[in-house]
Amino acid sequence: MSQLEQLIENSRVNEAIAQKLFEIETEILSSKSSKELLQTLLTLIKDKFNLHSIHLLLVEPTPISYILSNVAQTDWHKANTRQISEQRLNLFHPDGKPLLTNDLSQFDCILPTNIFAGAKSAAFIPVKLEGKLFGSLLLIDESLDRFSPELGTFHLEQLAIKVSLCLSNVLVREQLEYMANYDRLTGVANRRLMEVSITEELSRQKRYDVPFSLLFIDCNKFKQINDTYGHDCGDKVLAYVANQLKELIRETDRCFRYAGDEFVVTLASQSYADALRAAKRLTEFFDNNPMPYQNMLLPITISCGAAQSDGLQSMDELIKRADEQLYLHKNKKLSYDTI
Ligand SMILES: Nc1nc2c(ncn2[C@@H]2O[C@H](COP(=O)(O)OP(=O)(O)OP(=O)(O)O)[C@@H](O)[C@H]2O)c(=O)[nH]1
Repeated sequence: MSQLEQLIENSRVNEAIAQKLFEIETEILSSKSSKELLQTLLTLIKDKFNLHSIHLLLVEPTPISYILSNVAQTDWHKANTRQISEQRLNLFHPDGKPLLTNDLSQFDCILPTNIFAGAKSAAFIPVKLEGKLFGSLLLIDESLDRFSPELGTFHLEQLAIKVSLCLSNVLVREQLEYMANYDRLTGVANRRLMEVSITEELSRQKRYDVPFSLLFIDCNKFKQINDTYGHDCGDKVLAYVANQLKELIRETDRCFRYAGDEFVVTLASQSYADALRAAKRLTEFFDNNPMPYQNMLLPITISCGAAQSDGLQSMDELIKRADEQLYLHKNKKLSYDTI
């Protein structure tokens, strides 16, 4: 091949790569979450460039640490993401640039060896957020030449920049969405999300003729806790109550912070009798489990009111009924068996 022919061939190859990267970028731009973005990105890169395998190495903690937590992990994320220390990640990208290698044995002590099973070369592409390295996209191939260290990394650098930018955008959107729907102090959903959720439950009830109930919950003598132990302690109590409530309810139930020391728990497909049983279980839990605080065990008690929707009342009426029952319970000390 003449020099000119070689140049034309190189430019053709480069154009084909650029076209594929453009297609990937266009696809990931429409991702609605960071989870979806990463899954789309890795699947597209692997398929379009016909790679042996692809992984995402992430340092802990990162703004997308939840991807590594068991709760949020889908099977796909379990198979394709790996946790790595910041120190080790920096070994791959000391200058913040992609790393190409066909000497995979050097990573035996750093990465799980099965990651490279059947592979001969690999490319590590740095992924940054607000300029800080937090992960590496690991592209793996069966051919020794595919990611040979002598090759240029222009396209991979472009990819790294675009992935970092797209991820930053989607994370900002996710954070705003989180702030609009979740309570910062307790981590449970806020009143705004509660209204959306109850509206959905009420229309589900109408459509499928299933029961729907809710609990209105208030911490007893909470002002006294603030006054005696301080506001910080009060904040801890609210977080404790919210976390315990979340743990104690069923998977299909949801807990919301309504206001101050008040919470609402929605009980999907549950009758009034079920709601009373839940109220009893929740109050008894707090009666029997004081909150560890400094060197003490702080007694925390709650009161609950229950209401079942009759399919006609509005959300506000339903909450009001549960709130009225709560005060009945709180003031007259009625047990849930006698209401
Ligand atoms: N620490 C803390 N206190 C809060 C927060 N939001 C509201 N509060 C306080 O919660 C207290 C609620 O007081 P009350 O409504 O009188 O409730 P209570 O003392 O539990 O009284 P009973 O319900 O009758 O037992 C008020 O003093 C609020 O200032 C918060 O985010 N953190």
